[in-house]
Amino acid sequence: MPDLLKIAVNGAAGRMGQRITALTIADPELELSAALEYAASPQQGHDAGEVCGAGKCGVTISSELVHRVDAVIDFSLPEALDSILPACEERQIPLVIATTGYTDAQREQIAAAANSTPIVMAPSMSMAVNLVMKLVSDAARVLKDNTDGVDVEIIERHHRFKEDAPSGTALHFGKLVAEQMGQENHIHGRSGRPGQRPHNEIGYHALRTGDNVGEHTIVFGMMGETIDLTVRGHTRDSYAYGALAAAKFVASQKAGLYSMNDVLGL
Ligand SMILES: NC(=O)c1ccc[n+]([C@@H]2O[C@H](COP(=O)([O-])OP(=O)(O)OC[C@H]3O[C@@H](n4cnc5c(N)ncnc54)[C@H](O)[C@@H]3O)[C@@H](O)[C@H]2O)c1
Ligand SMILES: O=C(O)C1=N[C@H](C(=O)O)CCC1
Repeated sequence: MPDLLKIAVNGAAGRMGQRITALTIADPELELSAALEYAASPQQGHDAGEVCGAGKCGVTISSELVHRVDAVIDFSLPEALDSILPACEERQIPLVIATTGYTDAQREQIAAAANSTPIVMAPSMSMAVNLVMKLVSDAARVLKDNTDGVDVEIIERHHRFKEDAPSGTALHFGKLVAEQMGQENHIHGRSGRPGQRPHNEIGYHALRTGDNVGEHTIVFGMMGETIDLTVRGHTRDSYAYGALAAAKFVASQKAGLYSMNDVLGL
């Protein structure tokens, strides 16, 4: 009987953290070993299973990663990086970073930490989203020499509670397109009188409505026809299952920075 992988969830009382906690408890290969929240959280000391609706599990929400675990899954907020990253780096604990909205400096901190511990980092843990990322990259490569030019716009829709915009996923879609097509300017919304649209830009548009768990459309607009590639989530579990797969992957890797392409074999 192989040992269960010990998992810590950072942001355990959040929308995603609750799903990760519940699915970790339900996974026969995993053991929930720690459920972490910020020290002043009103959820401190509460049973993590009860918080996520899975029933009492005997793991109470705490603020410090005390015990050795096989992997940490982080769905928190950018301000949590200063606590969780050193905690994993110092003890070489494998880490899955799903949080978005980081600054460039924070992303550099994460890359540096990956020199001493394995980290999977992705703005979306969804298999479908990561597959569409490959399709978008392929489409951009084919279309890059279109004679009349191709106008790429990225539309993302998320729930009203989302604090960052545009989504990390949208930004990554834009990065993939620009790597193939060379756009240098990333324009977030438009207003006033910006004039005719130059080819050398990608536009981003962030809708925040209701309880939408995440939808992205990448528009390739040409003279005479348009390609829309859309991927939409139905529940947060599309991200949660990917995160659990990432934890099982990262627990056995050597130090380095990995993506969901490595986890999913894409
Ligand atoms: N990569 C993906 O697949 C994916 C999918 C969904 C959401 N996300 C990202 O995950 C993050 C969380 O999303 P959410 O909807 O669950 O948000 P949320 O606000 O519901 O949850 C965030 C949780 O982190 C906690 N937190 C804040 N500071 C903390 C700290 N210092 N230490 C520990 N916990 C702390 C909050 O108390 C909260 O419970 C966002 O950045 C979001 O963009 C990523
Ligand atoms: O619910 C969120 O917040 C999500 N955030 C990620 C992003 O910013 O790309 C993934 C989609 C859901």
